[in-house]
Amino acid sequence: MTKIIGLISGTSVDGIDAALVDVAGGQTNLKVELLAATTYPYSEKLRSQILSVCGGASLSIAELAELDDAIAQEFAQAAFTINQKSDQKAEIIGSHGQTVYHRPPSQQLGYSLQLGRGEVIANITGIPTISNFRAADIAAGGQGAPLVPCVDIHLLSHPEYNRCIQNLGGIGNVAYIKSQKSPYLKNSILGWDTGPSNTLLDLAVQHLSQGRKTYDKNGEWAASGIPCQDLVEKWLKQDFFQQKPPKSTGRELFGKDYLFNCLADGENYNLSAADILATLTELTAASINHSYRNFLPNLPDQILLCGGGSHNLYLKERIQNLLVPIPVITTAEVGVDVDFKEAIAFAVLAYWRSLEIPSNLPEVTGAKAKVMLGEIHQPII
Ligand SMILES: Nc1ncnc2c1ncn2[C@@H]1O[C@H](COP(=O)(O)OP(=O)(O)OP(=O)(O)O)[C@@H](O)[C@H]1O
Ligand SMILES: CC(=O)N[C@H]1[C@@H]2OC[C@@H](O2)[C@@H](O)[C@@H]1O[C@H](C)C(=O)O
Repeated sequence: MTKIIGLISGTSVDGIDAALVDVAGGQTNLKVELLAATTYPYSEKLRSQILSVCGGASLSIAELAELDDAIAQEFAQAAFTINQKSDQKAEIIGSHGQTVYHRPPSQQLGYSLQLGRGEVIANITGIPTISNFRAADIAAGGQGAPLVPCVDIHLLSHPEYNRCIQNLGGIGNVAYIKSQKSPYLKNSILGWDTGPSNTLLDLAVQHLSQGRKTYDKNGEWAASGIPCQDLVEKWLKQDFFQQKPPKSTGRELFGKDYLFNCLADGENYNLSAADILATLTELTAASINHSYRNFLPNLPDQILLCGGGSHNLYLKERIQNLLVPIPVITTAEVGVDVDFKEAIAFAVLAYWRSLEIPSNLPEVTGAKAKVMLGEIHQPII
């Protein structure tokens, strides 16, 4: 058993998810036990700095260095605090860091920047830290994302059912996992980013409530509106949704500018605030439905939701409605925490890196080769 801390702050930029896990086995008999998990919210100041950088604000190199240090210190504090929850000290930290920029590959290689240097986390905590997980896949020509499907296959494959694991984070992504009974075929696992999930909803709620609300709790506001199907159809024609996998995206595409275009479209249809939220929620559900129907070899037998959006009951209902009769449940219902699956995954990725096991999935990211993910930083004792 190796005790590992997994850390990530995702595209919602709501705070650092930390998971303390025991990991054992190799790639065939992986065992993961969650010992403790907590979210450490960012201070309002740091969060708004990160969001403005994600939104394209310019920074001097000196300001970038300060932001990187501030994020690394928060990550180290999160690791230090969760480490207190166990008698034995964690042996490794796997830290995703905070994505502030993601450019998928096109004619050139991709580029993805996660702040929160692993070197700093290692030195503050005294624990070897593995970070910068996306760089090697990108250098091999891959998207560098999503990376979690390679862990999903170990945590969530089923003896009989083909499953889709649908993350509803700031951005949505899917992992399609064939049942354990299927022979090892090329299409055993697929995965890609499906589009926006909570980024647009959160931005819209903040805008429409004039800053009084940060998100639509349980989707109640959206549920009181009526989705405008004409707009959903129009938006789905956009390149990202039509593009075949491998594909990845981020706040660079589905951020404030995108939202303001949606709001302008909504005005042309005289949509109320509730109707706009219902329409944006429908875009998330419809983009998932469109992705499954167009890019999967077959529809799955089960859909398992995870990420913060899995708490949004209206979104869940809309996904179910579009994909009926496939049962839509959550990963929690099969024993994997919806809010900490990504943090758990970065602990597992760090474990594999420590064993020098390549862990990217070229069939998901489009990389030319299997590569080891992450850079190891030893603390100076
Ligand atoms: N009860 C709830 N009702 C509706 N939405 C919720 C609820 N709880 C959380 N959320 C949504 O989930 C978001 C956070 O999701 P999550 O933590 O999965 O994002 P993330 O990890 O930052 O994203 P990503 O997977 O893209 O990196 C919140 O910003 C909010 O929009
Ligand atoms: C560049 C980046 O941080 N991408 C995130 C983001 O959030 C969800 C989706 O877009 C996914 O591709 C990825 O995160 C998860 C952890 C992944 O790599 O699987």
